[in-house]
Formats: sequence, structure tokens, C-alpha cells
Amino acid sequence: MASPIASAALKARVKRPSMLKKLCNPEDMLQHFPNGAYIGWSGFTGVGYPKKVPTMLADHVEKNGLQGQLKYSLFVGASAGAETENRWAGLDMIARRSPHQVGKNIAKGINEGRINFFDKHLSMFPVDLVYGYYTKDRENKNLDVVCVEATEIKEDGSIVPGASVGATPELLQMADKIIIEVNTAIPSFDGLHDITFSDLPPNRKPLLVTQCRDRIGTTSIPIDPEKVVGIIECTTPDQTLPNSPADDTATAIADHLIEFFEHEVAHGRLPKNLLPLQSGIGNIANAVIGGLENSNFKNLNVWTEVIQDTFLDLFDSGKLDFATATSIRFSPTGFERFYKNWDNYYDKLLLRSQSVSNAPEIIRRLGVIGMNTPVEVDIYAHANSTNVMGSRMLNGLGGSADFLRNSKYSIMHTPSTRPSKTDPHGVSCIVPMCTHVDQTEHDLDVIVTENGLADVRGLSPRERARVIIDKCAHDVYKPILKAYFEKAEFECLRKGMGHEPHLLFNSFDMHKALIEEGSMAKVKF
Ligand SMILES: CC(=O)SCCNC(=O)CCNC(=O)[C@H](O)C(C)(C)COP(=O)(O)OP(=O)(O)OC[C@H]1O[C@@H](n2cnc3c(N)ncnc32)[C@H](O)[C@@H]1OP(=O)(O)O
Repeated sequence: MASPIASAALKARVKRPSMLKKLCNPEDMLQHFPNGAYIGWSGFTGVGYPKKVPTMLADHVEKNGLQGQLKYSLFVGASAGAETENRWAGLDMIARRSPHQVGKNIAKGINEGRINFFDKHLSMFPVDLVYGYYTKDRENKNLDVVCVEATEIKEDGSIVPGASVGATPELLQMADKIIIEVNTAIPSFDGLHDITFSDLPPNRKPLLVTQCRDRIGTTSIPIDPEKVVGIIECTTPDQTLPNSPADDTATAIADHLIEFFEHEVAHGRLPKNLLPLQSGIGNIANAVIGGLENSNFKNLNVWTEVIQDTFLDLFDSGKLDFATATSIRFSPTGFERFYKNWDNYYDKLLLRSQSVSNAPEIIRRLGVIGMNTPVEVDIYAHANSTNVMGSRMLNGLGGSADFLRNSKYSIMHTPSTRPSKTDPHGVSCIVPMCTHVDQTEHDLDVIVTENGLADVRGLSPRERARVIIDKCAHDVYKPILKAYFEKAEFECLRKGMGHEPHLLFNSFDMHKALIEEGSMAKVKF
């Protein structure tokens, strides 16, 4: 196939003309992807990921019936786009994957044992990669090929990422070969990033951030131009989905949290403009940020991983001064709004490497208010963010534990119940014992559901259990959880082992009832 001719749009983005000599078709890159290769992609929460090369490879496998014959170890800071990694999983092209992922096919591949997935705190993943932990058992200690999206290539050959930074700096640092997809369908994000690399102990320096807007790095990622094997123009934007509007549950949770923040301000534990906010992904997280728009709080700051649509509303209402994260994951209309009003948002936003946005050191120093959604929380405030029934992997830990271990306020927000197949309240999100633990009782300060907010700071486990059941559990489950706890307390205190009482052989009876009878409400203690 003849080499493509550079479009005017591409020439305007590639400021180092010699790089254009590497302009090629995606198909020309096939040779760099032998079966078993270790691959890195840019991307975080479905934005800023490469599109052309992954799609070319998927087409190649599909057309030639190569399912299961071209399989790769794939490393992405967090999830890439559904049309790429989820399609790869559907074509059985992923042998190993880390860390966070999203998509039905990929979760299926993991839970059917075809994909060796390992989960890691997002702050640690890039650093462990550079330590060589993930390539230690192979001859090539680097990644064979790393494919990244850029919105500009600078005169010095460094690249300006798009809507996410994620682990791209470290993936590039570990790359033998680099492929760059320059996306001309979206504006250049030049100036919106603060790029740092992970240096190694014993020479690691402090990350000198004391305010959300502090810059400690460069605006682009330096690379070795010798490693670049191909440059491709990409003309499709990130394929994100529309957000669903906040429902009554999410709104009630947001209201409880705002009341709690007002209480903390009144008692002098929080300043009037709060402290930097971290907010996870999804409906509840979006509603909590949306709820702040209707509150009296102003001059807010955000230190988080992912910026979602409701942050634009907060900016527009004048309540949000500054937001920094490692990705901007807007809906299609959110991106439209963002690009149209670029000048309004440009100097209020900063995108950092995930090893910085999620750095425990900074989260502690800033006194972040961390808020995330779990699968389930138990009566003693352990939380499960990842494995349904202790076994079925959902998306992964993400940055939830980076934030919940280190925030000044560590908050888990969850609906009190989720539906099972036969009962609209068949799954209680408050359980006697979590079937898998990602956050421990030593991490969490506040649990909140639509029913109320349990402030467990300074409480002993037995005190915690009472307040969590009373404030957070759904009315259907309050008597059930109370019966479990009181029986456990009685039995364990009697035996002189009642610090955190459990009935070991009944701890998962609610889960058993869900499996056997379709609802946790069918249990009896
Ligand atoms: C990139 C980042 O890290 S952002 C920062 C925060 N990151 C994280 O917190 C990562 C971990 N958290 C998550 O992935 C999500 O918050 C979740 C999945 C835990 C919860 O998100 P929600 O949108 O509330 O999940 P939802 O209610 O749709 O449940 C997801 C699935 O798990 C199932 N599920 C959830 N909880 C339970 C439970 N207790 N028992 C049985 N099934 C459950 C649901 O039925 C649903 O199943 P489906 O995929 O077959 O439909």
C-alpha cells in the first residue's frame, strides 16, 4: 500500500517535519504485533486511547479468522475505548490485562479465565511497570510496542496527549517501539497537561504540589524519536456515551453529603470552600458534583482522576475555581460544550500523570474529600469495589483505594440495595461481611446511602455496626442485619472474643439466599 499524503490538518499538528517521513497506513504496522507481544496503549476511562491501529488489528483478526491466534499482553493506564479493547476481548486477542478495564466482553474474558487480569492501584501501576515487575519473566524487559494518541507533536519531537494522560509517560519510557496516532478530529490540547515521569528509589524526589493548580512538570511528553516506527492520522474523536440523568437515589445521597459538609464547616473541620474533591465515576458521583451546584459552597477545587460533565456545570455556575485530574471524560455533548467554550475552561483545568493525580503523598497533603461507589460495604466499614460474590470481577479497583486510604474524608456512597433478577431490592449493599475487601475499616470515615449517612469516625467496630445498620441499610434489611449483628455480638462477647463480632458460619447467609432464592431478603438469622 502506498504511503499516505499528509493532510493540511496533520501538517499543522506535526511541528517537527522530519516526523512526517514516518507517516504510514495502520496496515503497515501489522508487522510490529507478533502473537504474544507486550503492548501498551495510551488512554484512561475511555478517552485519549489509540483508535486506528487497534481497529486495524481487530479487522485483521476478524477477516482472517485468527481469533485466539493473535493474543497480546495489554497494559493501559485505565480503560481504553469500547470499540478497541472490548472488541479485542470479543475476538480473544487479550492474553493478559492490567489494571482497570471496562466492557462486557473484557469482563467476560476475565471471568471465563481467558484473560489473565491483574489489578493494581492506579497510582502504583505505572511505577511498578518502570520497576520492571510486569516484564520480569520475559527476555525483553521492555514493552515491545506502545501505541499512543497525540493531539500535537512539538518541534522537539515531544507529544501532546489528548483528553487523558494516565500511564502514557511510563508506557513510553518502557517502549521498544512507538506508534503515534495524531488525532486531528479534536483540538490540540497543548498547555492542558502537566507531565512527569516516575523516578526510582533511592533517588525519588517529593512531588511538590501544595495546591490543585501547581505545576511540577512539562506540557508535553518527551520521547526518543528513534523509537517511533509509524505516525498515523486519526480523524475520529473518543467514542464516549451520554450520561444518564441523576435518579432519586443519587440525588438523596448528594443531599446527605452536602448536609454533612455543611455540618463539618460549621464545626470548623472544613473550610468554607471545602477541600479538594475527588469523585469516582458513574451516576452517583456525577449527581454529587451536580448537587454542589445547587449548594451554597463556592470557590471549590477538584483533585481527582476523572472529570465528568457535571464539572462543566459547576464551572459555568462560577462555583468551581480549578479542577485537575488525569482524564476528561465528557459525554459527546459535554465534549462539544468543552471545545466550543475552550477559552473559558482552558486555564481552570490541568491533566496530570495518574502516578501524580492518584499519589497518596499529595492526596494526604491536600486533605482531599474522596468519594467512591462500592459493590458492597459491611457493617464494620470494610468495602468491596471489585468482585461480586467475592469472585466475579467487574472493572477493577481503579483509584478508589488510592483515594480512600489517603483522603482526609474517605466516603463510600452507594444505593442501599440493587435489584436482583426477581426482587427490586434483592441485593443489599450493606452486608454482614464483604465477600472481598478492597478498602478496610481502617480507611473509611463515612458510608452514605439514600437512607442516610453513617459517620463512623472514632467509633469502635460494634458502635460502627449499629450506626451503619441504622442510618444506611434499607428498611427491608435493617431487621435482618440487626438480628445478625446482635446474635454475633452475644455469641462473641460471651466467649471473650467480641471486638468485631462475626458468626463465621453465617456471615455469607445473605449471599447464599441471593444465589439460592433470588434475594438476600429471604435469609433468616
Ligand atoms: C478509573 C477510576 O478508578 S474512577 C475512581 C473510582 N473507581 C472505582 O471506584 C473503581 C471501582 N468501582 C466501580 O467499578 C463501580 O463504582 C462499581 C461497579 C463498583 C459500582 O458502579 P455502579 O454504576 O453503581 O454499578 P452497577 O449498579 O451498575 O453494578 C455493576 C454490576 O455489578 C453488579 N453488582 C453490583 N453490586 C452487586 C452486589 N452487591 N451483588 C451482586 N451483584 C452486584 C450489578 O448487578 C451489575 O451487574 P451487571 O454488570 O451484570 O449489570
